Order: sequence, then C-alpha cells, then structure tokens
Amino acid sequence: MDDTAVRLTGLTRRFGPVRAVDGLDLTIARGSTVALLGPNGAGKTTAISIMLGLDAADSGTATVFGRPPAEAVRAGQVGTMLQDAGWVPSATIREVVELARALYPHPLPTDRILDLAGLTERADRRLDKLSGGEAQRARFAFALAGNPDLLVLDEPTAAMDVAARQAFWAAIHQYTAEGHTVLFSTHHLHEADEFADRVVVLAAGRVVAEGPPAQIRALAGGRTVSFDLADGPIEGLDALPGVRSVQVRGQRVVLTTEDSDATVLALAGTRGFRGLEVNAAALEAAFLTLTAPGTEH
Ligand SMILES: Nc1ncnc2c1ncn2[C@@H]1O[C@H](COP(=O)(O)OP(=O)(O)OP(=O)(O)O)[C@@H](O)[C@H]1O
Repeated sequence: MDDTAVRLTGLTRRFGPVRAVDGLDLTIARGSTVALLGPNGAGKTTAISIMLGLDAADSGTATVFGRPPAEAVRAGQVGTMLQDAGWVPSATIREVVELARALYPHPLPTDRILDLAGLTERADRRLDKLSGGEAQRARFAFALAGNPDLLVLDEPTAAMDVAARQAFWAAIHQYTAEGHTVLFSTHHLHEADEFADRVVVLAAGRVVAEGPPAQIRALAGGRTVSFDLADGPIEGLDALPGVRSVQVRGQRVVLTTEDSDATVLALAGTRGFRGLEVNAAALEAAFLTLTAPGTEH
C-alpha cells in the first residue's frame, strides 16, 4: 500500500492578480499529524479547499490516496469540518450524525462518533440551540461520520474554549493512535508544537519550512536567556557573544542567542542579575522569522 495520504505537486491557484497558492509541493505521509501554519493570506484555506476537491488548481496536481481529491471524499476516505451550509436548524445533533453516516459505505457507529466528539450528553439538542464551541464539535462529529482515513481541518479549534480544545485534542489523539492521518491549520502555535508530529509553514502560497516541531523551532536560532537586570546598563547587551536580539519587558530582559553558554558567561562578567532562565526558542519565534515578508529560506 502506498504510504502517502496527500501529494501536492507544483500546485498554483490564482485569484486575479493574487497567487493564493504558488507552486506548492507537499507530501503528507499516512499516519502522520501535520500542522499547517502561516500568516493571514498565506494560502492555507486555498490549499485545503483543493485537497478536499472543493476548488481546483490552475496548474499542478493534487492527489489524495492516489486519486483525485473529490473522488477520495466521495469514497468516505476524507473527513472535514464543513461550515453550516445546508444544515437544518431544527434537526438534532444525533439526526445530523445519522444523516452523515448514511452518506458513507463504512460509517463509524453513532455512539462512537458522539463519544469522540464529546457530544454524548448533548445528542438530542437542536443545532440552532448550540453554543459556538458545541456547533464546532457537531461539525467534528460530522467529519468523523464516514470513518475517514484522513481528516483535513481548517482551524478546527477556532471557536472552542480551553476545555473544548482539550477534549478535541484528546479525541484527535485517539483517532491518530488508530493509524489515521490528520492535517490541520491553526493560528495557535502551541497546538502545532504539542499535537503535530510535523509542521509545515506556508508564506505567500509556498512552503517556507517543514519538519518536526523541534526542528522548526531550531530555525529560530537557539535559545532565550532571560533575567532581571539588578546592576549595570541595558546598553551593550546586543554585543554579548551569540546574541541576536534584545527585548526588555519591564524589569525583565530577554535575549535570543545562538550560543547561550557564551552569552551567560559574558553576561556574568559584566552585570548583576537575578532569576536567570535559559529556554529553547518558542515556535512563535521561528514562525515570525520564517514568515517575515521578503525573507527567503
Ligand atoms: N475566492 C477568492 N477570491 C479572491 N481572492 C481570494 C479568494 N480566496 C482566497 N483569496 C486570496 O488568496 C490569498 C490566500 O488566501 P487563503 O484564504 O488561502 O489564506 P489563509 O492562509 O487561509 O489565510 P487566513 O489565515 O487568513 O485564513 C489571500 O490573499 C486571499 O485574499
């Protein structure tokens, strides 16, 4: 069996003068959990729409499990969280789930869907009586109905509160533990860090970096050294060995450095400080570095 779930090759989609997706190459292995990151307008939704067969590329190819995306969707191999178009407001969650199951050849049992989506207690509630987070979970239940091998989710946790997010990621974890593949876009970088085993960063319709979260973080350049300055000048911190940037947040100074050992040793010889911490750079820093306009990697 081919171990590729999604393959995009030289994909381009233009809207007038805008190249929403611009020669995108991307391969997603079966069984992986991939986070798609990128600033507003990077082309995430456009790429996802093409993967779901909802939009067509101007050039290049997209295949899902080796076939055209729309065909894979029709066969129940792909699940997604649709917006509410076509939902009957007076229907209950259970009714919508039953309806969705009827569309597919090998659906999951209704109780399992409701359990995974955290909706067992709310199954008989009408769609028009749901909170934003509950409606999002109902969309998730809909996505799971066909027991798809691949879930493609565009900002799945956008309307969820902290508890709903935790429950959602626990469900995704159960799902991927069974060997399923998940691609999700998010603006919550910690979600990519915590839940994806691979991160793909898009900017201006292209992949600017991809790899495990730790590898993407490393692209930001090492570590941060932070401390409260007790004695000595702020000026000159940027000249310490390894330091790439200096931020001051009230009393706290945060240095981004390529060589934290050398930075700390030099710092100790010149200034007094308290509460020293050395941390790995956050994914946020890598993201900003990678997607800064005009930056080529
Ligand atoms: N139907 C459309 N008509 C015209 N322009 C579009 C259309 N869809 C997308 N675009 C443009 O294509 C670019 C990519 O948009 P897309 O929605 O794919 O980005 P995104 O990464 O999902 O952004 P966001 O994080 O804001 O959701 C943007 O410049 C957007 O304005």
